[in-house]
Amino acid sequence: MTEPIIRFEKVVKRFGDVTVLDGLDFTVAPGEKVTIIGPSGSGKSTILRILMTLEDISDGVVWVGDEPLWHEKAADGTLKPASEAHLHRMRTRLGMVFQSFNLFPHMTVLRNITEAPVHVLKVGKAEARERAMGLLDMVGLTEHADKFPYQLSGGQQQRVAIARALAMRPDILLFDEPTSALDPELVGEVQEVIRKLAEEHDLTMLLVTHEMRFAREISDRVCFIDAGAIREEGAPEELFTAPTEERTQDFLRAVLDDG
Ligand SMILES: Nc1ncnc2c1ncn2[C@@H]1O[C@H](COP(=O)(O)OP(=O)(O)OP(=O)(O)O)[C@@H](O)[C@H]1O
Repeated sequence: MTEPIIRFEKVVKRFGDVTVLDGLDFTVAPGEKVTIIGPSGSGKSTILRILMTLEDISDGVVWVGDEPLWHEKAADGTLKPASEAHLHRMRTRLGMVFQSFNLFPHMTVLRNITEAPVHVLKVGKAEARERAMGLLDMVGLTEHADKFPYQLSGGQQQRVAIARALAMRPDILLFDEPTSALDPELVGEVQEVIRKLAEEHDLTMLLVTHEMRFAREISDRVCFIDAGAIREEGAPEELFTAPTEERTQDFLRAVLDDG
C-alpha cells in the first residue's frame, strides 16, 4: 500500500477546557480527494487549520509525507516541537482556499497570484507571471488579470484564490467551505473549477463542505466527523446511500431534508 501523504495520529486539539479533536486518527493517500462532512462545531475546519499550521495541536502527531508537521525529528530519532523554520518549510507543501477568499485587497489579481511564488519560493518575476497567466486561463479569468479584487464578483474572487493557492505548486490543497460565502448563482462556477481540478490533477485534495451533492460528485472518500472523531467513512455512493451509523443517518437526514 502507498504511504499516506497526510496522517493524524491520536491528535488532540483543545481550546481551553473544550476538546475539539479527541484522539483523531485520519489518513489521506497521495492524490486522494477526501471530503469531511459533519455538524457545525464538530472540528472540520480545525483539521484543515492544523494542516495549514494556523492552529497547533495539543497532543498526538501529524505527518505530511514522511515528516512530522508540528514536530521535528531530533538526532536520537525522538520528536521535539517544531521550530518556526520547520513549520515555514512544511507550509509550502500545502495550499488552502478559505470561505472568505482572503485575497490581498490592494494588489491586482495577477500580483495576488505571483506574490508568494516570487517572495517565498524565489521564482523569477517573468516565470511567476507566466505561470499565473496559465492558472488564470485555467480558472477562466485571463481578462481580469489587472483588476483589483473589489472589481470582481465573489465567484471570480474565489477562482483567483484557487489560482493563487495552485501557484505555490502544493502537494496538498485544502478547501474550507469554498462556496458557502457565495451568492447561490455563483456557487456553480467555483464548483466547476474544483471539479475540473479533482478530475485532471493528481493533487491531494481535502475539502470541508456543507454541499452534499458536490461532496458526492468529487470525492473518492467521504468522512463523517462528529464531536472530534471520524464516526464513519467510505466511498460517497456507500456513505450517502447506506450509512451504517445512526449519527451519520441522522445528520444526512437533516441536511438532505434541508437542501
Ligand atoms: N480559536 C478558537 N478558540 C476557541 N474555540 C475555538 C477556536 N476555533 C474553533 N473553536 C471551537 O472549536 C469547535 C470546532 O470548530 P470548527 O471550526 O473546527 O468546527 P466546524 O466543524 O468546522 O464547524 P462549522 O461547520 O460550523 O464551520 C467549535 O466549538 C468552535 O467554537
